[in-house]
Amino acid sequence: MKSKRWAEESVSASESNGEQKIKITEKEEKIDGKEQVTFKKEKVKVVNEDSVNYQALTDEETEKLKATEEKFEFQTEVSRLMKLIINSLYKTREIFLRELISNASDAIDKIRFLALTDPNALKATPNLNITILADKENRRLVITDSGVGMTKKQLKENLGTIAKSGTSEFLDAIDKKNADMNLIGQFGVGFYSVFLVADKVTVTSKHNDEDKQYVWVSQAVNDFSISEDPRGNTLGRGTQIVLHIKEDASEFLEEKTLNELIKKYSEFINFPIYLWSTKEEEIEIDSEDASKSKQWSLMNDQKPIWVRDPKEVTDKEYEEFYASFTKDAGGKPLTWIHFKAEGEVDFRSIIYIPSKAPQDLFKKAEDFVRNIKLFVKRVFITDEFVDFIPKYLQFIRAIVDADDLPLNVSRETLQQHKTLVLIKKRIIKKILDMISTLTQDEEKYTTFIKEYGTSLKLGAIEDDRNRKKVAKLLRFPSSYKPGNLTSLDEYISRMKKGQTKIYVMTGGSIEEIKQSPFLERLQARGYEVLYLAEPIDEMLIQHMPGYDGKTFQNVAKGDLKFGDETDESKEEFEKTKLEFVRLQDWMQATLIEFVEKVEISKRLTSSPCAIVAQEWGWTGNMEKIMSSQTFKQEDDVMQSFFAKQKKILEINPKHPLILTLLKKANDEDFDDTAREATFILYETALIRSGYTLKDNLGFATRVEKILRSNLGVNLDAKAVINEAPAPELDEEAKKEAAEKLANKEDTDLFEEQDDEMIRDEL
Ligand SMILES: Nc1ncnc2c1ncn2[C@@H]1O[C@H](COP(=O)(O)OP(=O)(O)OP(=O)(O)O)[C@@H](O)[C@H]1O
Repeated sequence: MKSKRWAEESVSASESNGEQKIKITEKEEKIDGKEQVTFKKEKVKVVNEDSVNYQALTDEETEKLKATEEKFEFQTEVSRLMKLIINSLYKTREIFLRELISNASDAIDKIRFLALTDPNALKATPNLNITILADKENRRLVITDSGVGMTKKQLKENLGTIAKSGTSEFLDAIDKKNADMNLIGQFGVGFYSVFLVADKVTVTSKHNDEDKQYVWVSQAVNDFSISEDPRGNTLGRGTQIVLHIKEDASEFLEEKTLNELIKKYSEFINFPIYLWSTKEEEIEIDSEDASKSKQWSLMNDQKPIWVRDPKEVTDKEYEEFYASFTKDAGGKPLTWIHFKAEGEVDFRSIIYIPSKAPQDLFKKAEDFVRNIKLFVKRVFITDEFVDFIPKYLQFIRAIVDADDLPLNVSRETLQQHKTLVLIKKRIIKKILDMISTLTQDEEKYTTFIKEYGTSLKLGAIEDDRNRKKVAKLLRFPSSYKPGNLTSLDEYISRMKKGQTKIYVMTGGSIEEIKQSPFLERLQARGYEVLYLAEPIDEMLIQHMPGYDGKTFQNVAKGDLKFGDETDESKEEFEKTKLEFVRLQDWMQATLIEFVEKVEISKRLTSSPCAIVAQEWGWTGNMEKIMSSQTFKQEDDVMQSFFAKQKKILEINPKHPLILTLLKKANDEDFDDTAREATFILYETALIRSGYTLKDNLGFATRVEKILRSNLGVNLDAKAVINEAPAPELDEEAKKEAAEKLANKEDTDLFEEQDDEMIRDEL
C-alpha cells in the first residue's frame, strides 16, 4: 500500500525573496518486491498574490484603453524580423519562454542594482520574483516580473526598435539558414520570439520614474500601440507580458509543458520563479477527492552555481550554465575553471573557454565586450567592461562574484578600483594557468590553437608582463613533423650542436613556405624550421625577438649562420667569394637599380638564386601584408621607406646556371644573353622568394625572347594580322545616329544652362 506523509520546514529566505517553505514528501512503495522509502523535496512559496492582477481586461477596460491609445510603427528591421518569426516553421518555438525569463531576470537585476544606492527603489514591490500563469480559458499566458519596469518612452523604444549592431546580419543569417531562432537571444532581439507562439501580445509595465502604468499592444508585423492602463497602477513596479496563444501552440498553456520548460530555462536564474499550478493535497493518491485548487509553486533553486562547492557541481551543470549564460544554446565550452580566490582579494569565479571563437573576435563594433559578468555578493553589477581583460584573452566568458567592492561608485569608476585591478590580475593568471593545463590534452589543445592561436600570438606581442608565459603556450607548424604543431620548448630540445637560433620562415601559406628556396640548405642539413604562415607572425618575431635565450632567425633575412662553421669551412667560403668577385660585380652593375648587392649564398642548394631582405628590411611576405588592405595607409612614410628598400640577391655558387655566368664573366664575355639571363634570374628569384614583380611586362618580354631563341624563331618575326574590318553602318543608320548625337548635345547644353541657373539662384 502506498502512503504519503508531509513534513514542513521553514527556511530562512534570501534577502528579498520573501519567506519560503520546504515541502518534503515521503513515499513508501514497493520496488522489485522490496519496501523502499523515497523523499521528494520541493520548495513552495505563495507570492504576494494581491499585488498583481492576472485577470484579462474586461470589455469596458479595453474600450477605455482605446481612449488614450497612441499608434506607432515598428522600425523596418523589427517588421522584417517579425515577418520571419511569424512565417517560421521553427520546431523549437519554446525558446520564447527562455527569452522572456531571461529578460525578466535582467529587469530584476537592474532594480536590485539601483536598490544598492536608493533605499526606496524596491518600496513599491519588495518581492523580487517572476511568476508565470496559464489562463487556458482565455488562451493567455501571463508572465510577470517585479523588475525595473519600463517607462512609456522605454516601451516605445525597447519594444519597437532594435538598437544593437549586427541586427541586419542576423536577419540575413536567419533568412538564409532556414531560421535558426536559437540565435535570437545572442542578437538582442529575444523579446520578438513571443510571436512564434502568440498572435497578440500585451505588455503592461510600471517604472518607478513614472506615476502611470502603460500598456503596449501589438498584433505583430507593422505597428503597435501604447495606452495608459485604465486599471491604474496594478503592478506597483515591474512588467507583465500577456501572450495570446496561437491556435496551434496550445501546448504552451498546459501545466505539464510549462512545468518542464520553466525548470529547464530557470535553473540558473537567480530569482524565484513561480508557476501557478495544481496543488497536491495531503490525501491518499488514489483518493476520489483530489482537489483542483491551485498554488504558486517554486520552479528553481536560486543558489548560483558559482557559490556551490565545485566538487558538487557536475560537468553537465557547468555546460548547461554556460549555455544559459552565454545565450549560446548549442555551444559548448572547451574547458572551464571554477575557483574561489582568497587573500588580497576575495571572489568566486567560473571562467569558460568556448569551443569556438566568436567570428567577430577582433572587430567588435562596441568598445567593450560583454564577456564577463560582475556580481558583488550575488548582485549583478555590470557586464560592460572596457579593457578589463586584455584584448588577446577576450574570448573567455566568465562570472566574477566579489565580496568587497564599493557599491556606491559609478560603474565607470568601479573599474579603476584597486580591488578590481587585483581581481583582473588574478583572472589573467588563472586563464593562462587554465590554458597551460589544457596543453596536456592534445586533442583539446589542437582545437584551442586552431581557434585562439592568433589570440595567443597577439598576447606574446602585447602583454609584456606575461610574454614568457604566453610564449610557452604558442604552437607552430614545423619541418620536424609535417602536419604536427610544436612548442618552442620542443624545438629547442631538438636543436643541433652549436645552433643558437630558432630558424623560422614566414610566408603566405605553409605550402608556399615549404617550397621556398630559403629552406633548401637548412633542410638538406637537417635543421628544423618553424613555418610562420599567419600575417601576425611577422609582428610576433619582431616583438618577441627570442625565447629562452635563443633568438629567432628569419631564414629569408640577413646573414645566415649555422653555428657549426669551422675555420676550414670559413676559409673555403672566403675562397669561393674571391672566385666569384667578377661575376658579382657584373651582376651588381646590371641590376644596380634593383638590388643593394649580390652575395654568395649559404642557404641555397638547388635554386640558382634568392632575394633576401636585410636584417631590418621587409621579407616578401611582410611586403604583401603591408600592401594588403588591412594595413595600407596611403601616406605612411615608414611604409614607403621599407617598401623601397633594395634587397640582396644571393647566388648559389654551385648552381650550373651561375657557374656558366661565372665563366662568361671571367672570360669577359658578359654579352646581351648573359645580361638578359641575369634579369630573368633576378625576377624569378623575386617570385620564388615571395615578392611581387614590379615590371611584369619586361619580364614577359624577356621570357618570350628566350622561347623564341629556344624554338629557333626569328626575334623580329611578327604575327600575321589578317583581320576583316568591322562593317560600316548603312547610310540611313548613319544619318539617324548623327541626329541622335546632335539632340544629345542639345540636351547636354540645356542641362548645363539649368545648372548655371541653379547656381545663379543660389
Ligand atoms: N521584462 C522586462 N522588463 C523590463 N524591460 C524589458 C523587459 N523585457 C524586455 N525589456 C526591455 O526591452 C529590451 C529588448 O528586449 P529583447 O529581448 O528584444 O533584447 P535584449 O533583452 O536587449 O537582448 P537579449 O534578447 O539578448 O536579452 C531589453 O533590452 C529591455 O530594455
